[in-house]
Amino acid sequence: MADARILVVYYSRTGTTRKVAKSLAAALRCDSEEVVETSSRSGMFGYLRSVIDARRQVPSRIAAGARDPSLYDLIVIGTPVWAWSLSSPVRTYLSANKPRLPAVAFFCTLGGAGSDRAFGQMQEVVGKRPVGCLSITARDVASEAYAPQLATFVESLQRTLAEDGGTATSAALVGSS
Ligand SMILES: Cc1cc2nc3c(=O)[nH]c(=O)nc-3n(C[C@H](O)[C@H](O)[C@H](O)COP(=O)(O)O)c2cc1C
Repeated sequence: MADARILVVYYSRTGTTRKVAKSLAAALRCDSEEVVETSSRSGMFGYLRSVIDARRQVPSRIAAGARDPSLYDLIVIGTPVWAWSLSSPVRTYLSANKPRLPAVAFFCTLGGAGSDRAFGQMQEVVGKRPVGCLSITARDVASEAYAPQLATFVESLQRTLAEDGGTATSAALVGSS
C-alpha cells in the first residue's frame, strides 16, 4: 500500500464534493485534481443548464488536467449527482481519459437520491467495474457527519490495494468498447 499511487479527481459546482475529495486525499495521503469547466454554472440558469446537460448527456468544456491518470494505480473519481445522473464535467473527464484510466473507485455527493444510477453511468463510461463506491449526502457533509463513512471507504480501498500488491484491478466489463 505504501507505494500505491492514488489520484482523487473530482468536480464540484458548490463545494460539497470538493470537501469530501479533500478529506479523501488527506486520508489516503495522495494527489488530487479538480475538474474545471471553462464556463460558469452559477445561479438559477446554471442550475437548469446542469439538469438538462446531465439528462441529455451533453459534453462540457473542461480545462486540460495537469495530472496524467495513467501514472497512477488507482483513480478515485467524485461527482455531484445531477438529475439522478453523473455530472456532465465528470462524464466528459471520464470519456476523454478512458484509455488512460487504471483501476477506478467512485464517490458522489447528493441530496438524497440517484447515486446508484450515477455510479452505473460512470461504470458504463469507463467500461470497468469500480473497486469501491461511496455516496454521502450534502447534509452529512454540511454537518461534518461523514467521517465514519469516509474511513470505511478508505480502509476498503487500502485493503484492496494491499491484496493486489499495490495495484488495484478494475474488472473490465464484457462487451464494453
Ligand atoms: C443541477 C442539479 C441537479 C441535482 N439533482 C440531484 C438529484 O437528482 N438527486 C439528489 O439527491 N441530489 C441532486 N442534486 C443535489 C446535489 O447532488 C448535491 O447538492 C451535491 O452535494 C452538490 O455537490 P457540489 O456542491 O459538489 O456541486 C442536484 C444538484 C444540482 C445542482
